Amino acid sequence: MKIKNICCIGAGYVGGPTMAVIAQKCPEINVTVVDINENRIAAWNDEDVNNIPIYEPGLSEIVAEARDRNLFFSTDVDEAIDKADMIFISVNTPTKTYGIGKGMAADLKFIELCARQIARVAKSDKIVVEKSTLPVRTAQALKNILENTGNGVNFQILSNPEFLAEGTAVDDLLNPDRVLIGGDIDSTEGKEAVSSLVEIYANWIPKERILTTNVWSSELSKLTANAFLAQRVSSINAMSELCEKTGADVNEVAKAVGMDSRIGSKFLKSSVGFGGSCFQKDILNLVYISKSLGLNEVADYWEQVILMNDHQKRRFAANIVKTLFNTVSGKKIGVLGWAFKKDTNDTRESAAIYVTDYLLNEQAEITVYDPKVKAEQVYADLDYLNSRPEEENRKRVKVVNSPYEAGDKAHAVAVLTEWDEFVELNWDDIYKNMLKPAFLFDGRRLLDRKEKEKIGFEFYAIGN
Ligand SMILES: NC(=O)C1=CN([C@@H]2O[C@H](COP(=O)(O)OP(=O)(O)OC[C@H]3O[C@@H](n4cnc5c(N)ncnc54)[C@H](O)[C@@H]3O)[C@@H](O)[C@H]2O)C=CC1
Ligand SMILES: O=C(O)[C@H]1O[C@H](OP(=O)(O)OP(=O)(O)OC[C@H]2O[C@@H](n3ccc(=O)[nH]c3=O)[C@H](O)[C@@H]2O)[C@H](O)[C@@H](O)[C@@H]1O
Repeated sequence: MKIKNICCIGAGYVGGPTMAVIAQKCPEINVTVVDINENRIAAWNDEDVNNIPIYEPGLSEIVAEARDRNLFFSTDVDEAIDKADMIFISVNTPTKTYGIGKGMAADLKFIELCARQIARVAKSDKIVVEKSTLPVRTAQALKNILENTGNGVNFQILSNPEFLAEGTAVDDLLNPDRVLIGGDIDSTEGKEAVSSLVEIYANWIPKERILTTNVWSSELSKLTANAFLAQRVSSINAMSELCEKTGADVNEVAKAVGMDSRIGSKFLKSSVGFGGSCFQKDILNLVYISKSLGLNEVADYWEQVILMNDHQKRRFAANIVKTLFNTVSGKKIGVLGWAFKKDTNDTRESAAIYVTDYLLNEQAEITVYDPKVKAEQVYADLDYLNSRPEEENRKRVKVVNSPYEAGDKAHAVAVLTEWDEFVELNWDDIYKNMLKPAFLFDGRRLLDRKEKEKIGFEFYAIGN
């Protein structure tokens, strides 16, 4: 079946960029991205394409090309569902904050609402594609909801997890290592549905990189990929602590280990801890699923990846306190970087939030600079932790527009996101305006130790 109209429910970090690229590469398909968040849709439709709600290198150019040609953003979810032959579900699947599975399981209420809405609105056959990251066997639940509507509509359910990373979303979408499509490959209808999605991607991706599997393998592969990636970061971070105690340098160790082609060099960069909306949530979900199936050893194995990450954030913050003569009370500390990695304005689960919270508990005064994150976001992230009254966060955390202001009269500066511009700063000037001794903590292995020590900094870097 040739797809003419696509609807994507959820105009977030995945729905927006993914659909923009499909629209760009398939001008004959109409793509409508819908969301219940009116502000988000208004921003996607903003006349000035630089104001779209998600910052990703190269994205605004693609949106500018396709928007209002065959790419549309709307809040009219029913209409878009009704028109579509294929519906992507790309809504958020956060960790549950209540009830059974609280703090572990994925909250599937948004997914279920989408399924019920599709069931209610659909008058013609549809292919429903799981784009969100979901627990293995979610497709079964979707099928039950969709097939019990009794209005004679046929649904095929596919799993097509997304592997893009933020900051490189456009590149990842244009040139993915693989695209994964899971479907009911034992039935003719299932095979047809799979091949109609394969044909869309084949417009720009070589067919040998489009992998088809059964639905359960596809769902589980997504959780597995994130667990493996996060595990590599926790593994190298565990070694970073050992390096600090023994005179080894974690960068040298990572290079030596990564040159073994069986291990590979990517994703071995030690840091203040991984953040982002997915690693923690997806591993917790994996732990929950394993426990639910009675697989306690499997659950414990993966949980350790999270425990190590929590430890890394905490020990970085604790080291600041210890180094500043065991107290940061009333001391100004400049935080450079709030996003969970460079080239994104996303701050979800960013290590900076937790390090700052720790330092605030030690009564520090914090000044934050991030080139892409707005002040309201910084406060919202801290308020969300509920560690202190909201007014206190506003009183003790200042968000500034320049890295130099963050360092001005500070006792210490901590680099928490690896923004390129931090390498190029005039560190002599920052040093001059700081209190002495001037402490510099590099949570990203971004800065050159020798250079900084020559300027006069007391320098601390993860794993060195
Ligand atoms: N952020 C990332 O880099 C990646 C995320 N994922 C997965 O993709 C999914 C979406 O993630 P993000 O795009 O980051 O989330 P997001 O929170 O940025 O976007 C989700 C959007 O869905 C909307 N929404 C929720 N319920 C709705 C409903 N019933 N009707 C219409 N709109 C609704 C929300 O308003 C929100 O704008 C998650 O399952 C995530 O695990 C997968 C790969 C990468
Ligand atoms: O499911 C998802 O949401 C996505 O999660 C990650 O993408 P993302 O979180 O956007 O960014 P990553 O580049 O993976 O970085 C995650 C965190 O790990 C940290 N990291 C990464 C790599 C590394 O070597 N060291 C390290 O500390 C980053 O700084 C960041 O805080 C995966 O890389 C994507 O494949 C996946 O689609």
